[in-house]
Amino acid sequence: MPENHPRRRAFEMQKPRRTERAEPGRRRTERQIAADKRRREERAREGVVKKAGPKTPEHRMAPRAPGRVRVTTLIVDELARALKVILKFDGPADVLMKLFFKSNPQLGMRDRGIIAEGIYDALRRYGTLRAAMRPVHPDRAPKLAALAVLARQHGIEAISPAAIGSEEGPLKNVLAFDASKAPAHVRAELPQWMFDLIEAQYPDSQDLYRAMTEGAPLDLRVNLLKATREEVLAELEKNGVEALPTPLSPDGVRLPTKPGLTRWPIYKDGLVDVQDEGSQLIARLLTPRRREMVCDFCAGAGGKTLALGALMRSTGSLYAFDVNEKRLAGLAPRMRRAGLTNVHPIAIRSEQDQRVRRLNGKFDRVLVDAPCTGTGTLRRNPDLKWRLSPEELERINAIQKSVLASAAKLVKKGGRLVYATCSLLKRENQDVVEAFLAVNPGWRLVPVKEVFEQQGIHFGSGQLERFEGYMQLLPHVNNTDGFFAAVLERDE
Ligand SMILES: C[S@@+](CC[C@H](N)C(=O)[O-])C[C@H]1O[C@@H](n2cnc3c(N)ncnc32)[C@H](O)[C@@H]1O
Repeated sequence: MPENHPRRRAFEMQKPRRTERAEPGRRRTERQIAADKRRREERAREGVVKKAGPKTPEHRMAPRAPGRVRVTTLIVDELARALKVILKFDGPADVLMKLFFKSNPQLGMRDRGIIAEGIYDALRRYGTLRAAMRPVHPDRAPKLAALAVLARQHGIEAISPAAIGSEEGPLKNVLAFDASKAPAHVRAELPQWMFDLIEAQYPDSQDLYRAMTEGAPLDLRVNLLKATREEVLAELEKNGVEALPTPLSPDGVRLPTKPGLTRWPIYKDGLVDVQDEGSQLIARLLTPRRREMVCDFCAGAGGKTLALGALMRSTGSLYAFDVNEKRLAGLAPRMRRAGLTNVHPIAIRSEQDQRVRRLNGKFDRVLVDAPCTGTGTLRRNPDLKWRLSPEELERINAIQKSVLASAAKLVKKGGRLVYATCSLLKRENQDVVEAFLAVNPGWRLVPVKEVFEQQGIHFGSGQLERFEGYMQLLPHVNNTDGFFAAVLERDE
């Protein structure tokens, strides 16, 4: 993002002027001084006794026991400041959150955790939040929204009365909102158009909506070039981190809490990478073998490339294409960390690029992890649902069809292609594959169940059968993101 990009300035513009020199070489802002003063006053008023905080990283972001959270004026004010920018939905929330916390170095770990959870909750349940908030002056709306979110999460009694101040009446009105009388798409916390598409597809939609408003676990993939799953589980246990093997992926580990993993040796030394179990299963569906020619057509920063490379035991050739040069640049350091030497990242101009066409008919396996709406990842990226539109779906859909057509030409006779998305929508999934098969009679659909069972991966009864040869993972069924995949084989 360029230095003068409006998003970069989103929080800086609201930064107060520097005034006083607190100690040599370290200036403090008016905001910091005021925040410290407020904190001291609140602590005194609320009788908070300063205790040593939890030391281990896994405890820092661990869910707090109900009734133990104290929501201070600082938390309310800072959450309001963040929501004022993020709820405009003119940029990805994760980027804006990063900028917000960067602009706020004085915030402690505990306050950051509460504010981050508040932002996620506001985004996940923005439908009912907006419906519950009566028209209010725009200057007051962010604070009222922040109070409502924090009260929904922790209870109104957890909030310092000083922080509520004159908003007590409006806050009680918001909390009294009866969501059961709201329209169905509001109750589902989705925009109407997306609700209509999902509703038409999933008979168990109510469970799906509920799961999409909850948090996601942290999944790791063990890099089999460097460690076994048992070794990683033992190392986590030794450090007091709760972890379990993922139910389906043979290389996965699931952590119910979110430790500061990137500082740990097992991460730094490339023994594990962060990857949803669903992504791990997509790499498994391609079943790349040693010494094969494999292509990851939409590699991005290489999450699935690394999984494929490890399955190939770093042999053969693994081409990683992407049109986004910057994203692809993230792959090189990850490859080094993972100890992979068989990956060739290539930035392409489009799916029609000359460098792609020169390789037609050369690959044993091709993965198309297509650009998509990301509707399967709403637990992690809840802002997406409010930022997407039917027009954007149309645009992405055209790219998906064109990328699949080009990528398929790379596959040699007898070779395989996996088309995957992290979308819940049939339009981006089954419809794209069926349109492809209709005009490419030399290709056939290989049932995913067959491919998984050959690798000893067994889904629960009916979980795959209901999608008739395809894979559609669902958060409420598999506790993964909502991934789709189809395995296609070229017969002639
Ligand atoms: C779902 S993301 C890929 C994520 C990645 N495979 C991973 O596991 O982290 C889709 C990627 O497709 C890329 N993309 C978009 N249009 C493309 C095209 N025409 N050809 C190749 N890649 C494209 C995007 O830049 C994006 O990185």
